[in-house]
Amino acid sequence: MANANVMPRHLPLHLLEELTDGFSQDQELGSGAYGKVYRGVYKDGKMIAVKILYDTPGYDDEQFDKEFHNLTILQHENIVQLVGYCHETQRECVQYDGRMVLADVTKRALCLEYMQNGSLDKYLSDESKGHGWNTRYIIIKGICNGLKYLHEELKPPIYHLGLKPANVLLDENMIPKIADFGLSRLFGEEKTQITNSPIGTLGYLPAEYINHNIISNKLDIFSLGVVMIKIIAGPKAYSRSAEMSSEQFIDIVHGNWMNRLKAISEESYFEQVKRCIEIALNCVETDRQKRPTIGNIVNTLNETETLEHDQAPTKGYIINTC
Ligand SMILES: Nc1ncnc2c1ncn2[C@@H]1O[C@H](COP(=O)(O)OP(=O)(O)OP(=O)(O)O)[C@@H](O)[C@H]1O
Repeated sequence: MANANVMPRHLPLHLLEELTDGFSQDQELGSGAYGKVYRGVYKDGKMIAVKILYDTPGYDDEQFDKEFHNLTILQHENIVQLVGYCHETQRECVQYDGRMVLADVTKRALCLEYMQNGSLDKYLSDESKGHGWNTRYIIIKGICNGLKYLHEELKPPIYHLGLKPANVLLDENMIPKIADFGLSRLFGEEKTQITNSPIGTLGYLPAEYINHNIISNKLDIFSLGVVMIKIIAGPKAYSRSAEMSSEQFIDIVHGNWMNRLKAISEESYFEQVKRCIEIALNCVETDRQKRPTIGNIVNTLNETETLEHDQAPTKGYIINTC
């Protein structure tokens, strides 16, 4: 369910310290380029994720404000929700040039809804093992719906620019939410831009960015394609796909899924699997004009759901988590 207009609250540092047991190692959930993430637990058992941003030169207040602002306007069931923030400056005794001095230290934190199952990168596996097709499809569809909201439902749109499995979080029902908007940008009229500031993670970035620093909505679509390929066929699948023709890749991956689905009498998903592999490969086309828009992708996915119902009307659409 979408979190309708939840305004993030200011949470004082002393409260965040209390919730995270003094930012203890036991409560650490992970760390990224911009900060460390801790589990915060309220007395009633309710949990939040507290991302303490590093005090990095260059990560100034303007950037904090931008990320904060971008996060506050986002309200969608497939986008991680900002529930609170902290921005406090205090005098602390720090070492400087071999001496102890008093300095102003600013603590900045973004507090997010807690995502029980952590990030998607932990769950990637090839066709033969791990989560079944239904769960993988639910994850793909959720990411696509989240991206459609960012690109086509927001005015002006937001481009994420850092989409990868580590930035997709999963709730207790494996529903995905896109996270980490530190690199994201609001795009006005000019929807394609040349940038000088580095973005993204190699392996998820298209050639037009690597060679010419071009950013557009099609950068996110490329990253989405890589993420989809990895969801469907495992963490090494994108490099596998680059070593063969699209037809060969589709044949192999689809063939493996058909074997797995046949064994559990779920032949009705054959076509949906094939269409998802095709979409993913379209997204990673070198020529960005050939990549679909997120609106096209969601429409195609919706069609595959009708297909599946037509083929197996009595089966329904069951979400399993195996
Ligand atoms: N809301 C959340 N709920 C639960 N776990 C979270 C949440 N946010 C982040 N995490 C955990 O903390 C880890 C670090 O997150 P973070 O967003 O700081 O970095 P990243 O996305 O892994 O890397 P980078 O910022 O460099 O792209 C995640 O991989 C995830 O395991």
